Order: sequence, then structure tokens, then C-alpha cells
Amino acid sequence: MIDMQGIYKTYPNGVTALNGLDVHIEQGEFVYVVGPSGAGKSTFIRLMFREEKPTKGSIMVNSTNLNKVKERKIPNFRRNIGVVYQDFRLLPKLSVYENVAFALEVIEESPKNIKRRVMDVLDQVRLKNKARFIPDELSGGEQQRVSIARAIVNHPQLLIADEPTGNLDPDTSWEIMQILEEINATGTTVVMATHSKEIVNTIRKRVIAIEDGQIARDEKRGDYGYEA
Ligand SMILES: Nc1ncnc2c1ncn2[C@@H]1O[C@H](COP(=O)(O)OP(=O)(O)OP(=O)(O)O)[C@@H](O)[C@H]1O
Repeated sequence: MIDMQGIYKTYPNGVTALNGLDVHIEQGEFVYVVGPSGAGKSTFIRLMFREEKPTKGSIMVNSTNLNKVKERKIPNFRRNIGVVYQDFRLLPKLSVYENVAFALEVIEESPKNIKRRVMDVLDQVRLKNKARFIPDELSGGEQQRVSIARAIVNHPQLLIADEPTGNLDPDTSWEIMQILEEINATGTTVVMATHSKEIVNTIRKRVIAIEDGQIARDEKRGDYGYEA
């Protein structure tokens, strides 16, 4: 599903974020990406949905060769990838329903399909009863669940989460983890960057540790490995 070989990334300001990295992730895996601040975690995951391009190295995601994909094909490629951020990034003036439906409207689904799919996915994140609320009327955990609903409404094969619990209290973080695990159980690959020692050491998954732009550890049921 994801294959990266010999990846280097130097930003235009001269900072080298990734310094020779090889990774293979299979369909259906759940992978934590951990490491010190500034180690290159976000850069690593941004390469997966072509938010950034490597300076050197090859990347295949969902059978798409990202070194060769044409600019006009990128929106199509991204339809198969859901992305969740620490700060939710919801549209503040749209309702919960509209925030989620938006992702389907841009791909011109029929209104009937949109309605069915949005309500299904709001049910999945347990927010059906708040479909008409706007983001400001929701707790942080609820807002993150809306952003997860938006990310999965299109049935992506890959869900990328960049510190999805970074702004949430511990109880709410466990709720979000439960939802991510449920999504993973349906066969969706989940790649999650996190600074949460508690989560990584409690819900054991594959752990890829990045330090100084390289893979320092890659363990099947790893632990966090750093002081929180
Ligand atoms: N757009 C950018 N332009 C220039 N330098 C960048 C850019 N994005 C990241 N960097 C630099 O690349 C390095 C790796 O950053 P990255 O955000 O990938 O690390 P991280 O491991 O995700 O950090 P954190 O845990 O703090 O989020 C850092 O030195 C950072 O300052």
C-alpha cells in the first residue's frame, strides 16, 4: 500500500527533514509514527498524500507512483486518502452535516447518496444527533469526530492522522482512538503521528520512530520509547 525508498527531503530554506528513509506499510496496518519534536514525522506523512514531494527517492501509495503522477491526477489520487489534523480544520460556518457532505459534493455524488452516506458516517462517529450544529457548538472531541467523519466519508483505503489527539484531554483521546481502531478494523490502513506515550504504550501497534530524519526503530508491537 505504501512503499518509500531512499527518501530525502530538504526544504527550500535548506533544512533537511528526511535523510534517507525506507518504509513499507501493508494494506490494513495500524502504524504509529513517533519521535522527538522536529524529527520529521509530519514531513514523512505529508509525503504520503503528496502534500510535499521528496527531494530524492521513490514513493508508491495505493499503486500510484507519486514520482510520476500528473498534477491533474492528484485530486483523484487524494480521494482515496483521508486526512485528520490536530486542529480539526472544519469550516466554521457550515454545520456538521455540511462539513462532511462537502467532501462528497466536490466529487458530484447524487444528493440521495450524499445524504445516506453522511448520516451513516455520522452514526459511525456517534454524532448523528448533532448533524445541525456548527463546529463552535461542539466540544474538541466532537469536532475531531466530525473531522474523522469527513476524512472517511469517501471510504478511503488510507487514513492519515497527524497528532489527532494533540488538542484533546485524555478521556476524549481514548474515544478518538476507539473510533480510529474501528475504522482500521474495516480494513482501512491508519498511519498516525503522535506524542502520546500513554496511547502508544496502551493500544499496542506497529511503531515507526523517526529521529533526525531517519528511521530509528520499526517494531511490530512497539512502545513509545521516549519520556512523555
Ligand atoms: N514547510 C517547511 N519549510 C521549511 N522547513 C520545514 C517545513 N516543515 C517542516 N520543516 C522543518 O523540517 C524539520 C522536520 O519538521 P516536521 O514538522 O516534519 O517534524 P515533526 O517530527 O513532525 O515535529 P513535531 O513533533 O514538532 O510536529 C524541522 O526542522 C522543521 O522546522
